[in-house]
Amino acid sequence: MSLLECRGLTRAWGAFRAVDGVDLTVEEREICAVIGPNGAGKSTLFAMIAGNLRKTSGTVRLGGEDVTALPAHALARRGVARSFQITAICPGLSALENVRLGAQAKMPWRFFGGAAAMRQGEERAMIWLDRLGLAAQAGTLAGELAHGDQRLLEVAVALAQEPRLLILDEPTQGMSVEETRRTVELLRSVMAEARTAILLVEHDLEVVFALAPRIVVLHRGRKIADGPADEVRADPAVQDAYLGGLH
Ligand SMILES: Nc1ncnc2c1ncn2[C@@H]1O[C@H](COP(=O)(O)OP(=O)(O)OP(=O)(O)O)[C@@H](O)[C@H]1O
Repeated sequence: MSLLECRGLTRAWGAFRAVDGVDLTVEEREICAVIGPNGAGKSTLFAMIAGNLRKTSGTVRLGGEDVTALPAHALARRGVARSFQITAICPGLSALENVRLGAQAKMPWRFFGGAAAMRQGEERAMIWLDRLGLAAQAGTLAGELAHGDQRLLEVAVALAQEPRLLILDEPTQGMSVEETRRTVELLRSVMAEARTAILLVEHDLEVVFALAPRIVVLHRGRKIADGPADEVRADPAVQDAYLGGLH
C-alpha cells in the first residue's frame, strides 16, 4: 500500500480543467517532485492533495484511508504538513518559538501547555533548527531573519511536526543563487535523515534534479511523465513541453 494514492484527480472551473484526471502515488519516505510549465496545474494539484481546494472529481487515499473529502486541518492531524510558497511563520515570535510550536503540535493536547512539554518542545525545536543551519538564529525574531532563512524556518516548522507527508511549495523561491545553493545542500542532508515522504513543487530545475529521485511532469493539467529523474529528463514529450528547456 502506498502512502499517498491519488486517482483521477480533476479540478475544473467551468469548462476549463486546470487538473485533468491525474493519478499520483507516493511511497513512504519517497521524495517526488512535480514540475511543469507555468499554468500546468501544479499549485491546483497540491491544493487538492493538501485539502485546501475542493476536488471536482477523483479520490485521494492516505495510508489506505479515503481522505478525498477531508479539509486541510483534518489532513494535518493525519500527518500531512504543507510548507507554503507564501511565508507562513509568526514574524513576532523567535525562530525557536516558531519551531517549538510545530514540534508541540505533535504532542497530546493535555501536555501542550505544561513546563515539561515546553522543555521537550524546545529541545526538539533546537534539533531541527540545527539541522537547517539556523541554530545561531534561534533567538532572532522570525520577521527579522533574511528571506532565505525564513524559508528554511518554514521547512523546520513543518519537519518538527514529523509529518508522514510534507508538501513543499517552492522552497527556494525568491532566494539568491548563494542562498539556493546552501538550501539545496541543507535540504539534501535533512531529507536523507527525515522519515517523511516529500512532494515538492519547484520551478528551478537544477534544484529539482538535485533533490528528487522521481519526477512527475504536468502539462495543461495532465500528467505527461512520471519516473526516475534521468528518464524524465530524456523524455521527448517533456522536452517538447518545456520547448527544449531541459537540455
Ligand atoms: N480560482 C481559479 N479560477 C479559475 N482558473 C484558475 C483558478 N486557479 C487557477 N486557475 C487556472 O488553472 C490553471 C493552473 O493553475 P496553477 O496555478 O495550478 O498552475 P501552476 O502549474 O501552479 O502554475 P505556476 O507554475 O505559474 O505557479 C491556470 O491556467 C490558472 O489560470
